[in-house]
Amino acid sequence: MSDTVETVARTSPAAVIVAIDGPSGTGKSSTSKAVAAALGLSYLDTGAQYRAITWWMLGNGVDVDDPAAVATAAAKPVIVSGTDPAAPTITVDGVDASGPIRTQEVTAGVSAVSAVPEVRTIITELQRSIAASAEKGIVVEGRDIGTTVLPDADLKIFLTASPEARAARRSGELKGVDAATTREALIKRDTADSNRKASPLAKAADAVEVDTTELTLPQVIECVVTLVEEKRAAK
Ligand SMILES: Nc1ncnc2c1ncn2[C@@H]1O[C@H](COP(=O)(O)OP(=O)(O)OP(=O)(O)O)[C@@H](O)[C@H]1O
Ligand SMILES: Nc1ccn([C@@H]2O[C@H](COP(=O)(O)O)[C@@H](O)[C@H]2O)c(=O)n1
Repeated sequence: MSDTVETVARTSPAAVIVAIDGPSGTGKSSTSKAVAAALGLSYLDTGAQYRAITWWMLGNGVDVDDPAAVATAAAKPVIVSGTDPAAPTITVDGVDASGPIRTQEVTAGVSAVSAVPEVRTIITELQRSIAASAEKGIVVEGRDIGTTVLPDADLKIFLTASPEARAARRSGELKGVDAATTREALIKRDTADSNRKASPLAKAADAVEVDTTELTLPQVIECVVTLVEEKRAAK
């Protein structure tokens, strides 16, 4: 029996598992949190976990561009994710990392760290155990949730949006950074995430693709809530 089959078998039969993947800035976090809150589900931000391990590497003198050094250190930090969609948390060795993991330094280093197979093995196992313990079900967002982490998820969504729309959204958050610079940084990270060998950013064959370019956030949330409710009704 595979890890994934065991994971699903341990989850209550009524629990619904939702995988939301897509490139940077497509609205995965905003949508996943709101959908989980609306439906009483847990929420897991897997990007925050890769950011957390990257933050630990940077703070502990590990060269994030040296895959062998990253692999050797990968099991050292203890990462804990809180899954309440109203107040998601992330700690590293018991320290709140929610602020530091959003710095430009971490954003610039995270694709290199997340490409290391030893890192992915540890984080994937953590993600599966969190999903298995979510009694009512969970919305898990990332890059490889539908393809690798939870291939038996009840519903898989792949969010997309044009690079221009994504850059405009991110520039609204990053005061003082122009849209062109933001667009280039997004494309660079997506290219690295899509082209790595280990579990790249990809749409699962059975995922529903939602192009959010022309949709407001409430419209995307409504669309995904409807899809989850349909799956729940059919369970
Ligand atoms: N449909 C939308 N219309 C307008 N703004 C949106 C939409 N969806 C998300 N946003 C905004 O875009 C920004 C990025 O959204 P969010 O963080 O949810 O994306 P993400 O896919 O999780 O990004 P990343 O992978 O980089 O973490 C946020 O400021 C969010 O409020
Ligand atoms: N399932 C995942 C999720 C994320 N990553 C890597 O983490 C980076 C940060 O993700 P954000 O969602 O916080 O922007 C992302 O660029 C990937 O390198 C991943 O590999 N797999």
